[in-house]
Amino acid sequence: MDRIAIEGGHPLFGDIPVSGAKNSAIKLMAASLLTSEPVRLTNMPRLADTRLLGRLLQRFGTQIAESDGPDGPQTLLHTPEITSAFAPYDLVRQMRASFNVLGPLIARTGHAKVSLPGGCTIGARPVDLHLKALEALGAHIDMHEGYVFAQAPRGLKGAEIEFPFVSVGATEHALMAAVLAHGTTVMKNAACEPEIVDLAECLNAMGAKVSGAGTSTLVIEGVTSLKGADWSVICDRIEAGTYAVAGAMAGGEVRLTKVRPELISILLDKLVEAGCDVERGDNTVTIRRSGKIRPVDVTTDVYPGFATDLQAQFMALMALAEGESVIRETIFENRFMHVPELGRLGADIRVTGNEARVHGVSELRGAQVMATDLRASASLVIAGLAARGETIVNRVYHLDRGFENLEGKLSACGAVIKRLKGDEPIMEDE
Ligand SMILES: CC(=O)N[C@H]1[C@@H](OP(=O)(O)OP(=O)(O)OC[C@H]2O[C@@H](n3ccc(=O)[nH]c3=O)[C@H](O)[C@@H]2O)O[C@H](CO)[C@@H](O)[C@@H]1O
Ligand SMILES: C=C(OP(=O)(O)O)C(=O)O
Repeated sequence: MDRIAIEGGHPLFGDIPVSGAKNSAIKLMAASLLTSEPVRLTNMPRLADTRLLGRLLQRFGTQIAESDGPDGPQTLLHTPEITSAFAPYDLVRQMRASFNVLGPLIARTGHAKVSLPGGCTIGARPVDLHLKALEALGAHIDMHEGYVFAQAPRGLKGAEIEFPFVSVGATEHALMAAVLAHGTTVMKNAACEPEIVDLAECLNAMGAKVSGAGTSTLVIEGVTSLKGADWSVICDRIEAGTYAVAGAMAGGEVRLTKVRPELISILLDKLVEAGCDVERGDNTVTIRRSGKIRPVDVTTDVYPGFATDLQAQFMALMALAEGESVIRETIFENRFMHVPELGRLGADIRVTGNEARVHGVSELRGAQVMATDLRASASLVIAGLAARGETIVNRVYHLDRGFENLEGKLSACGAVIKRLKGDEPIMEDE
């Protein structure tokens, strides 16, 4: 299993180009199942998750061609016919969003058998809202032996769906199913994340009739078929935010390019409170820090609140603040797994329920740590950049799910970071 070695203490100076968003790309790939025509996705991130979803789509009959286009990496997805509507456990367990193929498969073929999903173990993460929404749209759902069996032989029909609380995945899932339903669907208490707007706009480019994306009420007028489209994946606000925090933590001056600053506005405000200079351009953000880090409290929330996917990274920064900060996690019930690992680097963090009290320390010291999930892994890399000595992050396959060329992007800014392949031994002094 690969590891990442970081020699801390080098400030970052340079540009970091932000890739297309993992959390949008994988939903857009699933949406390509809704048409028999080709869908070309540009600004595609090349990640373990997009590769894995590609393998799953190939099982359904999707032809996939990756290439480098004028705007960078692109993927052409073409499913002339769904040859199988079966998503096996072995593929779906590795990534939660792969469950979102269920809706498009039923919408296109009237039936599907999809394994219950896996993904980052940051909470129980049931799929009850997904299934209730699909049932409201007329799908008949049965579950046995870890599989969801769905049937809608006469097609899905528009419905009113009111979510009891906000779910990104369930909103996207119901949206993908409703675009080909007979009649109108109104979705209330829908998620407003930018990735949902990206999905809705791509579906509209394919001929769907979706309005209200980016607000809590979505209205979808079903159409009988969708066509192909060219779509550029929205920038990855979580990757952007992660490098913004890395710049703040390591010090120096980092300029993010190919980014939409308004998508990480709350994070940038928090970085200013923490003592950074932040300059927002049209498609760039520059983060500078030379002084002390000030403690800042953060509570995660649905968009446009502070993203749960940036909580671990921000906590790493607060570990070096001058004073105490309180970080509350309100979206997932088990998203503090980075705390003991940050502790190995010398961080002083106490967790009670969904609240972490971070007592800033004057320095972190390099150590071996274990990546436990995707964003937790990023927090350990960020902490390693500022720690004295060498930090080794084990189990980096988590990072590879969501960060394209992480070592390359950070090295280009002066970080001393490298990947240790497989079981390459680490020479430890006694
Ligand atoms: C691939 C992807 O886009 N992942 C993102 C997506 O995950 P995901 O779509 O899984 O997150 P949700 O918004 O659905 O989850 C929010 C909360 O609702 C709960 N829940 C969700 C669905 C359901 O049927 N029942 C239920 O109880 C979850 O356990 C969680 O506590 O949004 C999260 C919240 O912004 C992000 O952290 C993830 O990075
Ligand atoms: C939690 C995440 O991913 P997933 O929903 O795929 O587990 C994430 O992107 O931070």
